[in-house]
Amino acid sequence: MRDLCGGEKAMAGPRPVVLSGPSGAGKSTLLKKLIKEYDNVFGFSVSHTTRQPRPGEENGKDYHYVTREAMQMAIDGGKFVESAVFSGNMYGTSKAAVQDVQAKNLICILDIDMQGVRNIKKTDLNPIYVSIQPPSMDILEKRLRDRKTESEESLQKRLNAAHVDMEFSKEEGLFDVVIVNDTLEDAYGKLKGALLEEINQVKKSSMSV
Ligand SMILES: Nc1nc2c(ncn2[C@@H]2O[C@H](COP(=O)(O)OP(=O)(O)O)[C@@H](O)[C@H]2O)c(=O)[nH]1
Ligand SMILES: Nc1ncnc2c1ncn2[C@@H]1O[C@H](COP(=O)(O)OP(=O)(O)O)[C@@H](O)[C@H]1O
Repeated sequence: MRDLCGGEKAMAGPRPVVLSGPSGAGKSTLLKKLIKEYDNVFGFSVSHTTRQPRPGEENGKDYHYVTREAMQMAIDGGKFVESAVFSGNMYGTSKAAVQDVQAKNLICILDIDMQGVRNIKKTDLNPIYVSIQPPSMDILEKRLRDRKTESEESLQKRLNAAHVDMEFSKEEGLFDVVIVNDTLEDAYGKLKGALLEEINQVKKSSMSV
């Protein structure tokens, strides 16, 4: 086991939540809904990335947008819990991103790809692993095209990765919950249901202080 804080034990508190699944499956949509409804329960782990910000995305809120050099230096300096290359860009969860949320006694939500899932499994973070899956490849492609954030090249890379991801999510014991995001309200209801125990625990502990 690799300790999250370089030797110290991870801070006691609510269990983090990992959301993973193909690009376009609806992870950001679902997690934004969750944080909006329960802003005093959940906090987002803001990852670092070398990809360009999309219109509407904010530095420090959606991601920390950094250069490859800066990111590699921080990784080499041991500042990251995990990192991965996805579709030609670097992504990673810094220790600070997780600690910032946990220090507020909130449930830390990580939106990470499947390499991230594998690497987080080697740490002592002990999150609940949730896989968000699209109803079909065709629907995934339509949603990604309609989102209008990707070039044709980037879209094809995401669809290729999605094939692998959809197989990966079937691996026994990897995810605690697999949610198919068909209608948004149903998927959101299932996500809330899966996290209800943790939500109630955080609500209870924040009432007692
Ligand atoms: N391993 C890892 N993956 C990440 C991290 N942040 C984002 N990702 C994943 O990188 C992929 C691409 O993310 P993004 O460029 O925002 O595209 P989108 O998922 O299509 O909105 C997604 O699968 C994310 O879950 C991170 O810190 N670590
Ligand atoms: N259940 C759904 N039905 C229809 N469209 C959806 C649904 N969930 C998400 N979307 C849309 O699909 C696109 C991809 O969702 P997004 O949350 O960006 O995925 P991810 O974060 O997994 O890449 C977005 O344009 C979003 O508005």
